[in-house]
Amino acid sequence: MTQSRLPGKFSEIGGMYPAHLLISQDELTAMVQRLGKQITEDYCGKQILLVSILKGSFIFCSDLVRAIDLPTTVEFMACSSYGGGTSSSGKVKIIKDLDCDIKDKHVILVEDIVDTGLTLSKLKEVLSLRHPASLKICTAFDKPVKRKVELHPEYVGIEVPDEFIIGYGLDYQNYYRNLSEIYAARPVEN
Ligand SMILES: O=P(O)(O)OC[C@H]1O[C@H](OP(=O)(O)OP(=O)(O)O)[C@H](O)[C@@H]1O
Ligand SMILES: Nc1nc2[nH]cnc2c(=O)[nH]1
Repeated sequence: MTQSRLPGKFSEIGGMYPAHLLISQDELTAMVQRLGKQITEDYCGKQILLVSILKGSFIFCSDLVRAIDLPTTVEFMACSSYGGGTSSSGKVKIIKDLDCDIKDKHVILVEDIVDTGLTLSKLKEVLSLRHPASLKICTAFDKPVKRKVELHPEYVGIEVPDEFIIGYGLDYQNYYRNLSEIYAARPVEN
């Protein structure tokens, strides 16, 4: 089988394909359980609001919320800065804002990945003006080598190398979100 004829959800898209397994399903499960336990301990006795940043975090957030043993609500926001490619445009746009008031709430922003940090630093700035009781960040993956702004998420699942990763909600051109593990996306060699 050549690289360009991979079957089903592993098929080549736009000259890229899931070339190299980086993080297995078992590692993802362990990561989610660890973060859920930590959040449950840190917010003991409180109610929390998870804000899932679409689209990438929808799978992570759906696993994380079930690993948290606290009264928890979930809301959604959508941002865009990548425009379908593998590098940030640097321009963060809020495409969908929250439908609820976050004043006096304990808010945790749930992301799939922090890369340059531009998306989350913009979101933190916007949401802090709404006076939440607290505002923290929980990210499944962190790529600190690509950081362009100072940003230190309070909860980090797994640190990843300088690779464009796909799977478990993360896309290339909106595909590959349905891969159950994390892969490094690489160009197909002819
Ligand atoms: O730290 P940064 O360099 O800002 O990158 C992180 C952002 O990039 C991805 O979103 P993307 O714009 O690809 O949208 P998506 O979640 O809809 O795929 C990811 O979900 C983060 O929101
Ligand atoms: N799919 C995907 N989206 C990103 N957004 C910022 N970094 C990445 C990455 O490595 N993979």
